[in-house]
Amino acid sequence: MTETTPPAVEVVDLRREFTVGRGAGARTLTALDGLSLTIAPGTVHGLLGPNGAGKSTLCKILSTTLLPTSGTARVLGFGVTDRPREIRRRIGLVLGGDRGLYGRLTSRQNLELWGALHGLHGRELRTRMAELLDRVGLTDRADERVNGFSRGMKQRLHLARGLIGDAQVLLLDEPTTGMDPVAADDFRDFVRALRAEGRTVLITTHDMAQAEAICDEVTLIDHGRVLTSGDPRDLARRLSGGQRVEADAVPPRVAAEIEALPEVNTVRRPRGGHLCVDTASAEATRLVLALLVDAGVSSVRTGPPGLEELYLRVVGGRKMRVSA
Ligand SMILES: Nc1ncnc2c1ncn2[C@@H]1O[C@H](COP(=O)(O)OP(=O)(O)OP(=O)(O)O)[C@@H](O)[C@H]1O
Repeated sequence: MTETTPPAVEVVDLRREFTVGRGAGARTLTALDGLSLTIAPGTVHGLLGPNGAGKSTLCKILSTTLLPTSGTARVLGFGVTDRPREIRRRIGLVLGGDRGLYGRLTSRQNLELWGALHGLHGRELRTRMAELLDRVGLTDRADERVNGFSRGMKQRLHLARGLIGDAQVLLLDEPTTGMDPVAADDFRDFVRALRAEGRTVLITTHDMAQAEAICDEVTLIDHGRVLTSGDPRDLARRLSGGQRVEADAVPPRVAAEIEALPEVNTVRRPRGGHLCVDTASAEATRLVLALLVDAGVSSVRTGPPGLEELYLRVVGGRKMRVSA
């Protein structure tokens, strides 16, 4: 980043309050409580946190659809309150679920509409749409109504929509909701390609494995405040007392015994006899290794713990989804 290049996103002491209830029962709910965050251009940044942490509220403020109560938020150097038009022209917003698509229109018509809003028309718009439909694998379904699409297909269309204006900054709010594992894998490649093109991506997700795979940096938030921020692998190494243990050809009985050990928090058995566990302490790692060695398992690797382990340690026992 040169001195003249502003951060892609710069948030300082951001607060957002909502008034809930009416009359005498009204109370103030603080969704963002003095949050600060800087995202360098051309990076993929993961925003992680439990339900109600404030992730969507931040995305809404950055996309200029919601005003902050106080504090500053800038996107590519433009303030959300004083230069919203400049921001809208340069960002793409991708929401999870059904929000923001017109079900009675086809994929092509939805993109046409959004393209027109970004000032695209004629051949330029047609070329851009064809490129994007191909990129998200919807060329064959381009003339079908979106109402009949599966959730994963709608998500792909959302991604195309977010990119129609050639956005420099993409705000992806739970973009893989409803995607099958293959589509989620494609999505990772998609995000990496966006970064290779020099775009900045802010992604909110509950999927720790995905965040670990694609993010250059992650920020964990809760109650509208930053808990910790940094490279996902470094953070996990720094903040967890445990390790990741991976092994092949583990008999199911041994895997079950490991799963039942104390301080073994996340266990994944993705295929065959492959096992991947994150421990919370050196003692737990020792017990896992002892069980594997006793069972004659010879292919064992240890490394820094994963993001799931870090998340559990920092956010605590609050509910989250952990992907398989
Ligand atoms: N329009 C609103 N009116 C009242 N309260 C709101 C509004 N929008 C958000 N909130 C509250 O602000 C807090 C943060 O919500 P937000 O949607 O930003 O969380 P989140 O981290 O995106 O959660 P999730 O993971 O469930 O999507 C919650 O307590 C929520 O109830």
